[in-house]
Amino acid sequence: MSRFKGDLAFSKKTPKTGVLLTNLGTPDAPTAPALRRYLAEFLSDPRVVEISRLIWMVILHGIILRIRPAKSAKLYDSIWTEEGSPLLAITQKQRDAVAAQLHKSYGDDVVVDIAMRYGNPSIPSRLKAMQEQGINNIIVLPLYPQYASPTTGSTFDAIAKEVGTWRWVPSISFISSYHDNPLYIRALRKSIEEHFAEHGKPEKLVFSYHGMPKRFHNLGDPYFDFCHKTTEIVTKRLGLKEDEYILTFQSRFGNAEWLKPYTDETLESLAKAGTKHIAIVSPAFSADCLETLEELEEENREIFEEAGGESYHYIPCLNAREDHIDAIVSLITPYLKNTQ
Ligand SMILES: C=CC1=C(C)c2cc3[nH]c(cc4nc(cc5[nH]c(cc1n2)c(C)c5CCC(=O)O)C(CCC(=O)O)=C4C)c(C)c3C=C
Ligand SMILES: [Fe+2]
Ligand SMILES: [Fe+2]
Repeated sequence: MSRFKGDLAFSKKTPKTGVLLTNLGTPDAPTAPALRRYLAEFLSDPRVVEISRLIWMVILHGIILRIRPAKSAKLYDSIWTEEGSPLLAITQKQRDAVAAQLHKSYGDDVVVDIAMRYGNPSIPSRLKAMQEQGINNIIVLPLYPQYASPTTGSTFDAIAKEVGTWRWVPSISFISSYHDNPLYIRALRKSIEEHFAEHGKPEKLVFSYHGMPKRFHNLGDPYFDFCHKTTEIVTKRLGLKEDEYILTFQSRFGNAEWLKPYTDETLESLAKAGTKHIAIVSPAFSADCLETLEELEEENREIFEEAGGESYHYIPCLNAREDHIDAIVSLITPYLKNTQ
């Protein structure tokens, strides 16, 4: 028995390229037991929570996993659809649309699949499925436009851990960040312009990015700078003046300081200062999920309206929009040059 797994039939299979689109993950059901499993895996990742392992495991298993699963299950239940978790259902639609475009040029030589960093379909299971199909060239695109160690960095760890057990390690290309990719920026700009055309230009456009502990930024994580870069390019293309938009960070977790300004506090102070009409967009998410459909659409709307705001519009994520699929395909295409 060897620690490295091999496949004697592998070299006889037709060489193929595999595209693996990944996202964060989601529970299998909006129930407390499913949330406990999902959060246990997610919050045990040292890239996500960077404090002493021993202390954190006591807090996680002794307090958080006893309280948070039931609370989070209720929130997930409020956004769950007939197709299941929105994040997974949208990622499946993105996979189908990307596959349809790539199959036009490459036929069956390219296989497009999805995997989640936590929960299902898992990264090891989808990589093994690629190995069984004889895929010898893998392109991994984590669907986070702005690189962050807890998201994209952690995806790389999971890929490396799985292929680290393979005897024949294939060619692997890993796309680290696309915060300034022209087609991603174009899709974002167009989605905002379409929204303005339908609902009018707001007094303030809020760019709300998922938050991260400030300490990660101080230790060299580029996420904060990448969020600012995306906002700078998009607002320039939209022709917005500095007082017409604001960048904020949402989804705080725990008591430590996170990147600022916080979305909820900003919305409250904007409304209290007399801003009546805002639109909010969340460019760090490539698919609508709990953090947008519940936190932005519901919780933050309530905060703004209770503080005196009158018109609150959430601009959906790029999801399976055609221009977003074009952006994803353009990111993958340079790595397909070895596909025969
Ligand atoms: C504990 C720290 C967390 C860090 C750091 C973090 C970073 C981060 N996350 C995303 C994208 C998503 N996060 C989502 C949910 C979510 N995130 C955290 C915590 C951290 N995220 C928790 C505990 C949860 C679970 C929800 C809850 O229980 O409240 C999701 C949504 C998943 C879904 O199923 O809909 C996404 C997507 C990014 C981009 C990011 C970057 C720094
Ligand atoms: Fe998160
Ligand atoms: Fe949240």
